[in-house]
Amino acid sequence: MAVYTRLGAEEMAAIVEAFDVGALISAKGIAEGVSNSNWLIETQQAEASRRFILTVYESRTDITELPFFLDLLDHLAARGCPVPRTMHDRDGASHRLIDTPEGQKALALIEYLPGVSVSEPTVGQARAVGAALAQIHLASADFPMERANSLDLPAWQQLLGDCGHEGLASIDTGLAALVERELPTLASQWPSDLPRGVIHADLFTDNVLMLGDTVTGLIDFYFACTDMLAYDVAVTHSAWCFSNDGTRFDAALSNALIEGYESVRPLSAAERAALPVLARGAAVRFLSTRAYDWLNTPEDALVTPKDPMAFARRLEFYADPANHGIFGA
Ligand SMILES: Nc1ncnc2c1ncn2[C@@H]1O[C@H](COP(=O)(O)OP(=O)(O)O)[C@@H](O)[C@H]1O
Ligand SMILES: N[C@@H](CCOP(=O)(O)O)C(=O)O
Repeated sequence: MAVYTRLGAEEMAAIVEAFDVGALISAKGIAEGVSNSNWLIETQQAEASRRFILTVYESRTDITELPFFLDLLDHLAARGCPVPRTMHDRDGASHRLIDTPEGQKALALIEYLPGVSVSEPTVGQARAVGAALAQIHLASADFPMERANSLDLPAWQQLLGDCGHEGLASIDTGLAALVERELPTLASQWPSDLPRGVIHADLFTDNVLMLGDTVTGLIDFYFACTDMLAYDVAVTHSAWCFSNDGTRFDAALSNALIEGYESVRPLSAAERAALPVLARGAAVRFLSTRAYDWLNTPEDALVTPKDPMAFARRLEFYADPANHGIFGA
């Protein structure tokens, strides 16, 4: 579940009243998600009923970074990308602060977008997601803010180092050896001269809303940052082109995702050549946070940690030279 902050009816009505979006009709906690607290809000304004997502940011989101994330949504939405707009309050602010028993927290009211997250994507959906990813890469080219990627190669090294040889071995007997082989390879081969821009950096199926083959919403931009655009393609590839547990690669989804991306933004020869190593990096990125959470989440926590081995299997796949041709010549 993901409603960590308790808000009474009066508090909720006062929060909504600070925005010019009509009177509060209902507020329902949203079970999906792990990082922040979310509610589906319904209001009545004149004759119209309206829907929004209220997000209260919990400790994993740094409040000082909210202007980057929220201004980015408005920037992309203004350029026709399928991302939610942020509602600005009566003073024009994109987020507000509230006092809670756990201290001061920030909140934002975001446009509700229709659609559902797919669990078993089709080829048509993979193509559409590739195209939507390229669309945000192009549309953010003139976004004026920058944010460093806080989950870059040094951060993966740190997280996996914190897990320790023993910790990794307790997850799986082969995991420490895999990590000790991959980290130096990535450090020596990680590209530094590819086109950069704003990337989503976490475009998993649960962060894409779809109706049929149409992308109706790209959400959860809270890992967005400035990095190599092709790395975002690799992240999305690792998320969309395998069975959940990482045991089965789907070549048709892979081809469709890359084709969809290139229908909007063709990859350069250098970007294409770098995709195998970028995909290995993407697999290590999710392996590192999952392994860390696996070892450090208390047993009575509200969230169940995600399986690190699902990304260890992807890593083995991407590292195998027999599979480097999946991204084309
Ligand atoms: N703009 C939106 N429109 C519709 N549903 C949304 C929107 N934003 C979030 N949601 C819903 O809330 C859930 C959790 O949001 P998300 O941002 O992924 O949370 P977290 O950062 O905690 O993972 C999503 O799975 C989706 O069901
Ligand atoms: N996509 C990541 C986890 C990040 O969680 P999110 O709910 O904020 O997208 C993973 O699968 O490890």
